[in-house]
Amino acid sequence: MSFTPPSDPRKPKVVKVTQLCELCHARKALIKRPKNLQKICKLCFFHVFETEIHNTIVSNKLFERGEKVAVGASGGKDSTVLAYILKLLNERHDYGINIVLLSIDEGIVGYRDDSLATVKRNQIQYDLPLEIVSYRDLYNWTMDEIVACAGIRNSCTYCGVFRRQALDRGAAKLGIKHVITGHNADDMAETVLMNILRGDVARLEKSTAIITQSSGSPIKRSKPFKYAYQKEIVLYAHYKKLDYFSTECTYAPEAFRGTARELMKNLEAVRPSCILDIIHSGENLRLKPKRLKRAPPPSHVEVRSDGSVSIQRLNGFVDGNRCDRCGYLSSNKICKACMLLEGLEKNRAKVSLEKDTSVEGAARLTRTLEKLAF
Ligand SMILES: Nc1ncnc2c1ncn2[C@@H]1O[C@H](COP(=O)(O)OP(=O)(O)OP(=O)(O)O)[C@@H](O)[C@H]1O
Repeated sequence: MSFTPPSDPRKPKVVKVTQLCELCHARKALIKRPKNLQKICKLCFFHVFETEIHNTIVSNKLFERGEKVAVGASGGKDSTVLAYILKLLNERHDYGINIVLLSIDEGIVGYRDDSLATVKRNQIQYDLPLEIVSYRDLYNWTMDEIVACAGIRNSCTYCGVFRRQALDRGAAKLGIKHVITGHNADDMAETVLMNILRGDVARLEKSTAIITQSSGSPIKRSKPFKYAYQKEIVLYAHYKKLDYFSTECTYAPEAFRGTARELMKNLEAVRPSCILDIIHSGENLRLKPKRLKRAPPPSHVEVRSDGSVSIQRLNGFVDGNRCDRCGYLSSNKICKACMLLEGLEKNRAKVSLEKDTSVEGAARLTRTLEKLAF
């Protein structure tokens, strides 16, 4: 079978169609919907796209009246359209939610600083409050420093772990218990494919959930764009003339995700519905029930003021517990972010040691060794 190379999703394809819109039969069709190849006019496209997002929100009961919701705002196409559309639907359908933009500054010069400038403009355009939390403040490292120290190969691992925690911490700071992100149908189908190809059954089970929440965590996450095609999000942003940042991250995307993405794009070119089909397959997979390990009786249960629970067992830690070092929720004694930070600190010490040795010789090396505490 020969595959057609994928087109660049960031460049919306405007199809010249000379017939009338298949929905209103009144205006000229301007767009061929990537999702179902329907030829429709601009206004009908806005209407169907917004209605589908509204239906996803309502049928999954994503929001409660009076709820404060943080939109993870990166300045990219997905989260910009998400912030715009959520504000619009909140007003149109009276969800009664309070929307805040929450941005994480990972410290990537020439990428995140520019995209944050976009978020700051969006804040004014959409008249929404904005909170920015930085890796520098939380971890005393920027992604640029991490890559300089640990190399580019695992940059997505560091960034993913730190960003997840940073979004939670930012939300907690604002008293918000619901973070929504712009993950779209393409992202979700890619994740399902990746987990199948890696045989990662534990992740496969969770990969199609629209709402996720770690046990014990007061903060839930949801993905209102779960069924929205990336190409349609780009078309929407294009025709609505939204102000978004379209440069890819300076650091290479996770290698295997890149391969899954390429595979998805090739499949989509042959069969556009395959993105939704993969998500539906993931949703309907019935996995063999896990054999539960019998846990020892809890030795101490503490319910905190934020509603989370700490269960300390005699022989270890479980979900709902807190990291011994930073106090963040963790199912291990030390959370993933602190483990990564420990590795980085050791590496930083090694790097500075190597630099010092070559520059100033043995006396400096002895002094540095005395200061090191591994
Ligand atoms: N620095 C950040 N600050 C806040 N939220 C973020 C940040 N990076 C990513 N997110 C959230 O996670 C979602 C998925 O992020 P991902 O890195 O996959 O980017 P993306 O698919 O290019 O999305 P976008 O177009 O919104 O940048 C984003 O839509 C956004 O909601």
